[in-house]
This record gives sequence, C-alpha cells and structure tokens, in this order.
Amino acid sequence: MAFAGKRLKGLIAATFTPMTSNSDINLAAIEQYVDYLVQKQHIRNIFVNGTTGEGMSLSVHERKSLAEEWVKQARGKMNNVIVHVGCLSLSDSKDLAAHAASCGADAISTVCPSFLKPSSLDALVLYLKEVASAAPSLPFYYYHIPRLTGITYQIYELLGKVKKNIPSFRGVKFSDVNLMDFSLCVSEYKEFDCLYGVDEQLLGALAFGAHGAVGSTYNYLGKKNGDMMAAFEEGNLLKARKIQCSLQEFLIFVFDMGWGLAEFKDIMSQVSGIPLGPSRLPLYSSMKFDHHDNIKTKMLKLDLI
Ligand SMILES: CC(=O)N[C@@H]([C@@H](O)[C@H](O)[C@H](O)CO)[C@@H](O)CC(=O)C(=O)O
Repeated sequence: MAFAGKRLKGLIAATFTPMTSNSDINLAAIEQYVDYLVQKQHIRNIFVNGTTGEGMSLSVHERKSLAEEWVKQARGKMNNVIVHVGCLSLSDSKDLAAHAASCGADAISTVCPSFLKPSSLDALVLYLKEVASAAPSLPFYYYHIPRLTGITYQIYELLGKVKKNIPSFRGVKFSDVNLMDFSLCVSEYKEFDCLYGVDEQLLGALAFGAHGAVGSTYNYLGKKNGDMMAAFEEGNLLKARKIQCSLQEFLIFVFDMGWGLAEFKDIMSQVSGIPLGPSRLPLYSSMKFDHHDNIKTKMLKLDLI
C-alpha cells in the first residue's frame, strides 16, 4: 500500500500539462519540470491531470501516459504523486484509478461529474465509492471545486458519510472560499487530510488548521508560499501576512488583466524557463510577448522572484 498511515501535508503543486506548439502532450518536458519544482521551488508533492493540468480536456490515453511519466520522473525526488482521475464517465474514472495504482501513484483524487450531476449527497457518496473501489490500495481524496463543477454540498456533511462507506478515503482537496465549511472539516474529522485550494487565501485556511494546500501558483511561487507557511508555523504572523498580501497583489494584477488558467501556464513557462507550450482549446491565452516584462517587473517589485 502506497502511504498507509502517512499524512499528506505541505504544499502540493497542481501541475500544468506540458504541450507542444500543436497542443499535443509533451512528455519530454516532465523530467525538467520535476527538477525545477524540487530544486527551485522546494516542492515535493504534485497533483497531476487536475484543473491546472487540463485533465478534463485530455483523452484517457493521454492521461495514462502523463500519469506514468510523472510517476517515473518523480520517483526518488518527490514524496507524493496524486493523480486526478475525474471524468464525465464513471468507467473512464475507474479505468484511470486502476491505472494510477498499477503505475505506482501515491494517491488518487476525483471531482464529481458535473454535466449530469448527483441528485443528492448520498448519490455523490455512491459515485465516489465506485471510483475508489477501482484502486482500493490507494488513498482517495475528494476534489471539491464548486465554482467549476456547480456541485455545492457542504463538505463536512460529505465527510460524515464517506467515513462509513469508503475505507480508502483520506481527505479532501478543498478549492472553495467557504472557510467555515473548511474549518468544520478540519475540526470534526481529524483523521482526514484537509488540503486547501484557493492560493490567494491560504493563510486564512492555515489559521483554521489546513494540513496542506494544492494549487497552480505553487508551481512558480512554491518557495514564497513555503516561506509564508514557515512564518505561520513559527508564529510570525506579520511576516506571513506580508507574504500573503504580496501574493494577493500579484494575483489581483493577473485577474485585472482578465487572465486565467491559459495565462497562468504562460507565466509558469516564463518564470521557470521550461517551454510548457500553449493550453488546449477551449482555453486560449491572450498574453502577448510584451506582457512578459510587465509580469517580471511586477513579481520583482513584490519580492516574489
Ligand atoms: C480554479 C482553479 O484553477 N483553482 C486552482 C487554484 O490554484 C487557483 O489557480 C489559484 O488559487 C489562483 O486563483 C486550484 O484550486 C486548482 C487545482 O488545484 C488543480 O489544478 O487541480
């Protein structure tokens, strides 16, 4: 069993999927990507094929190839590779879950399908139980991202139900701003790992006892976020707040430009120097070459790089 008894904590980068200029997957860039995360950003955990990785825009075959390559390249360098297996089709998700177990992933996670949605919390639990059953030896995490899925059940209620129903269930990746629900998960279900997923307010989640965090910005701002977490743990709230505010100011700059995931991928390519390629349609980056200098200037001004 992968990490029986081991808790998932700290920063987890939700990786971008390297692509060629034609938006085909580019497995060759993954080795350099892993080394960059470990050496420059001090990141030792990755969440692959998730939102940032455009998992839902990839074929099952591509997702399997990517999972295999991430696991292969992370071996001996990273602590955990968590593979997102969420799909619209339950059988595809089960296929991906079984594949993740066979290729040596450390854990799996899934969103719930969001085209045809579960009609109740019990239906969601039944769905998650089915996915988890395809990889019973792997720790299983529910991926809550209501802004994208439209599935808005209270997660602390879900945890009460999965506790009795899914033996491999280990926690939640909580990508929502509802810190009261998050706090209830942490305080009422101490046996589960509660990983926060809204990078711009991680400090708030740490105050509520978050065990770790999964996010896109940890790819290129992992070290800075690590400094913030260390300051928080040392009780240096002033320092932690200063760093969080700089990170927020950077993200406000990005959002004010109307940018999203496709542009985040461009930012990662610029900051890391790794050519990650474009995103796959329907994502499309509106970033122009002369924006690159603005990004760098902003990051330098905020002491982020
Ligand atoms: C909607 C979205 O993409 N949220 C990101 C955040 O890391 C987000 O990019 C960040 O907080 C900036 O808004 C993560 O929660 C997603 C994530 O962890 C994933 O890619 O699976």
